[in-house]
Amino acid sequence: MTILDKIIDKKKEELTAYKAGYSTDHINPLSFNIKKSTKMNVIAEIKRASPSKGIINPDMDPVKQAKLYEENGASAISVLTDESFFQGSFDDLKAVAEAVNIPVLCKDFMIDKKQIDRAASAGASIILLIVAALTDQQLKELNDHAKKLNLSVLTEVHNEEELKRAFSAGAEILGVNNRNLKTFEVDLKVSEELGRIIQAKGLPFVSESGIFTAEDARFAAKTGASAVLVGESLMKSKDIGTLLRSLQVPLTGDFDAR
Ligand SMILES: O=P(O)(O)OC[C@@H](O)[C@@H](O)c1c[nH]c2ccccc12
Repeated sequence: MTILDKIIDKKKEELTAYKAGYSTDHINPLSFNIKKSTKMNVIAEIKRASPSKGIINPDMDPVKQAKLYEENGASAISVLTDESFFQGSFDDLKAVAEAVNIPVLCKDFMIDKKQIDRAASAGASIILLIVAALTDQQLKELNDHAKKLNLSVLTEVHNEEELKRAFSAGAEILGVNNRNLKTFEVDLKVSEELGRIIQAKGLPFVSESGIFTAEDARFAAKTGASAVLVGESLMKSKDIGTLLRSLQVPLTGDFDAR
């Protein structure tokens, strides 16, 4: 059993405790646009712990961290909401979404529409759908549901087969996870390989995981990524502002095609 299987099993269990509906009547998501930019968009993540790295930064204050991210040019903020494996929460998401004026991504393992409603009602503008964790039917259903709520969807893939499934489900913004969620191995070349195929379709993508330095961001820029999703290095940094600004490297090329 892989860690991803374990996380999904736990999600199923947690879902049985979800109450009736989360109200999505008055949600008004901020628009998430990584298309037109001359510099690398950084989606800065709030993550206390992870199965691959263990404890990363248990004492951080999510609101303080989020404001620092916003002040230093983050394009969006990703908040881990999974409790069992990442020590996150929907309270974190809500507090962050109330404190900043940039889009917030609910980073969780979505397998049911109810989770998307909960993310929306907590103030998320973007949700993540992990292709490796979903059937084709789930992927399509959850994608359509998020669109109905005006949420942006970041569709995460790690290999070519998953990418094809993402295209079939109507994905518009791809996230290429450089980390294999089954083995935890990280390799930025995954973005290079899949980036080629995604760009040929004229779609934008986010290079996710394993970005620590400006040099890594420049590598991501070369692969065609218009954004990087950065967690650990920002969570552990002693000078978050300087690191975050240094990751916003110039993007060259045909921006409209991204
Ligand atoms: O901490 P890193 O290596 O900078 O990675 C951030 C982000 O990509 C990672 O947290 C992530 C990407 N996809 C996920 C899916 C679930 C949980 C976490 C993730």
